[in-house]
Amino acid sequence: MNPIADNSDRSIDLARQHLLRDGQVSRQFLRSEIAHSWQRSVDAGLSCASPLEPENLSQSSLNDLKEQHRPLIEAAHPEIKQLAEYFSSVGGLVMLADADATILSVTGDKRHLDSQTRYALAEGASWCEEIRGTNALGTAVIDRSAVMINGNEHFLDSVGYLSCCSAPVTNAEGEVIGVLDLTSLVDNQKLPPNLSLVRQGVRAIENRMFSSRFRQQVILSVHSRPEYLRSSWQGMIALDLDGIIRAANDQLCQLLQRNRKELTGRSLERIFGIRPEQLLNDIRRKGRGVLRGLSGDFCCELLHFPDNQPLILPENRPARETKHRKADAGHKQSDELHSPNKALPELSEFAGQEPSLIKGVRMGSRALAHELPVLIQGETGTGKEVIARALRNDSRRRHQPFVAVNCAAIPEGLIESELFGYQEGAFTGSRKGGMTGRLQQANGGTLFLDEIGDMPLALQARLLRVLQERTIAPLGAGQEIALDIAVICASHRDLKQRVAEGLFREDLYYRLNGVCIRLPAFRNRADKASFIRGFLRQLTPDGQDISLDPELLHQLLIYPWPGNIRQLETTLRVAIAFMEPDESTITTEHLSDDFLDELSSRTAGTDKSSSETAVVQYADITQTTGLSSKAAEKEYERASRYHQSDLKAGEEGVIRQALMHHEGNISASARSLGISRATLYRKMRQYDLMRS
Ligand SMILES: Nc1ncnc2c1ncn2[C@@H]1O[C@H](COP(=O)(O)OP(=O)(O)OP(=O)(O)O)[C@@H](O)[C@H]1O
Repeated sequence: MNPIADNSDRSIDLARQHLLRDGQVSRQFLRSEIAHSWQRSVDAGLSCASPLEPENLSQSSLNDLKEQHRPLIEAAHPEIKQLAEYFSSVGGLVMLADADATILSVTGDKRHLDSQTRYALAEGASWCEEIRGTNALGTAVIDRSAVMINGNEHFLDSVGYLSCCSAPVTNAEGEVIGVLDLTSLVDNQKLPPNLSLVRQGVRAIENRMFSSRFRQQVILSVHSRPEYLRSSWQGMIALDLDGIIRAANDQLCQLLQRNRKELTGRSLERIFGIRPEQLLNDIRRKGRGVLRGLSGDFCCELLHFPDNQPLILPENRPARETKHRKADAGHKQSDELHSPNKALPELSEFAGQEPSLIKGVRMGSRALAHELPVLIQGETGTGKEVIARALRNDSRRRHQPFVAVNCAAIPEGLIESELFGYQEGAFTGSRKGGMTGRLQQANGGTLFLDEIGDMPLALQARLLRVLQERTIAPLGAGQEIALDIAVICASHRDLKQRVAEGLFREDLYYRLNGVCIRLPAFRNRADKASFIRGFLRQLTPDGQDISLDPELLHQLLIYPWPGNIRQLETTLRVAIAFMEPDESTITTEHLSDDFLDELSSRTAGTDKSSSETAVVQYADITQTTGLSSKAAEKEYERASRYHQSDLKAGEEGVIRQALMHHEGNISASARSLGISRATLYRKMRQYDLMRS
């Protein structure tokens, strides 16, 4: 850096004086990126005293712009929320802009700004350099790199009291598609400018966009240092199933010191000298693989495997690979529930042998038949969307559209147009042909509102009106459209609790809650063993008979499954993929190291000679493990003795199963559980099992 251009107020003041006096940008007093930007500002005809003219888009053009940038806004939403949690409490702003530096969202505290700046730092305002001179948003776009513009480094005098950090967001092709910015007052002691925080936020946004764009590819996390794997600094590769590199992120190109063109479209083997099957096998065995690049070795881990695809197979299994590729060829993207080797279960299959589900699906079906709404509550991964689809497939609307909306995934500013839509010409710049809202798309069929508990309060009122009046008026439409839809809602949050906290409208809660189906957590299901068996059958690629090692089954039955069926599915998919062609039994050898660690830590302390009992029907064991009935009986005996900690982990399920096994006989159930009859009664009351 130039010794005089020390970034101090004094050197910048000197540069300003110089500019006013001679009309020249003096490079000796400024950091070089600031000097270049000042020069561009002068070339654009600006002067430091230029006013902060309003340059904001109309509301309608803003809506249109947001619509265009929906993927960026959605990917940035979690980062902005997280940054704003801290920043807004200490007087800062978090902003997202598009690649022209037009602000798409502003979150935070604007009280410390003067009224002009407040207006100029609003959604729809342009901060491109030609209009605003040197500023973080506009300069980051032009320089294609992260910048901090502090105080009077800003070209316009009127914003010299701000301190701003911005970094550009790029897509998988390396094009700038937006900018993330943190802004505060220069003298805000609680919030010193923090470029690395913005850079980190941008990496997280880019990685999220990369992951959601390449759902049909294998995604690997790559870095020369293992501690950076899975962090926002990771390199990412999206790999087609035949080992061709489809995309690479910026960090990967930097790590490998190669440009994107040298990587994309080439085979993994050509670049790194390793076949994808071999790499995945290494990852399975050691948790990580090694990629050998020109500039050294890189470790890598598996981030994502496409749901609907057969996993990359061990080297000597080409036939199966080909077969499944063909089966998948015409498969629709991203519809995880319609995977070729895992059909959507029918209602009875969904309920399995779990009493609460048998009752739940019956009630849900009846509710839909009587045009009543259905509310589904349950932890994440318990199958709320699966049951919603199965209920619809069982209803008279089975041939009509099923439209699913995840209310938590859509940013607040977009959810209204997403749900209600608008007509062409509703506002200047509105999309040609307008936009049909999701409610209207569902007309005649079924609307599934997932994570309804996260819907903003203002929209809850509008939804309530639609459900009461059964009509909808898209923005700009002259007339109302009649709506004939079945409504199914789901949430992992306790909606009653949300009502009590004032976060969910009570009237809407009662309107949606025609019938409430509570999906049990997987650990509490009474039919875990038979469910696992059925699931294995669904997931096995070509009808192969795959069984589970009894010892492993014991552990799976007592493991608490925090991710429920989703986690079980991933676990079994990985295990199946890592079986050799001549193997037919899944053992701990086939599990990922991560899951094995988790399994042993969560099921530690299991003492099979303990008097506490976990009842597992031996019929289930026979079918799940493929053992003869005699051997299965032995296994049943073994499985029937677990430590108290296991009983706690899935106590409700264990008690249910004991009662089912002993056909409701309290004495026999209590004996097998190793507890007194009084304790069993108490626990039955606790888990509301008296009636069933
Ligand atoms: N009964 C079932 N049979 C087969 N697969 C199931 C079943 N229930 C859930 N799954 C699988 O588990 C995964 C999660 O299911 P789903 O998305 O319906 O859960 P969810 O409760 O809606 O989760 P979230 O609250 O996180 O959205 C999916 O891959 C789905 O295929």
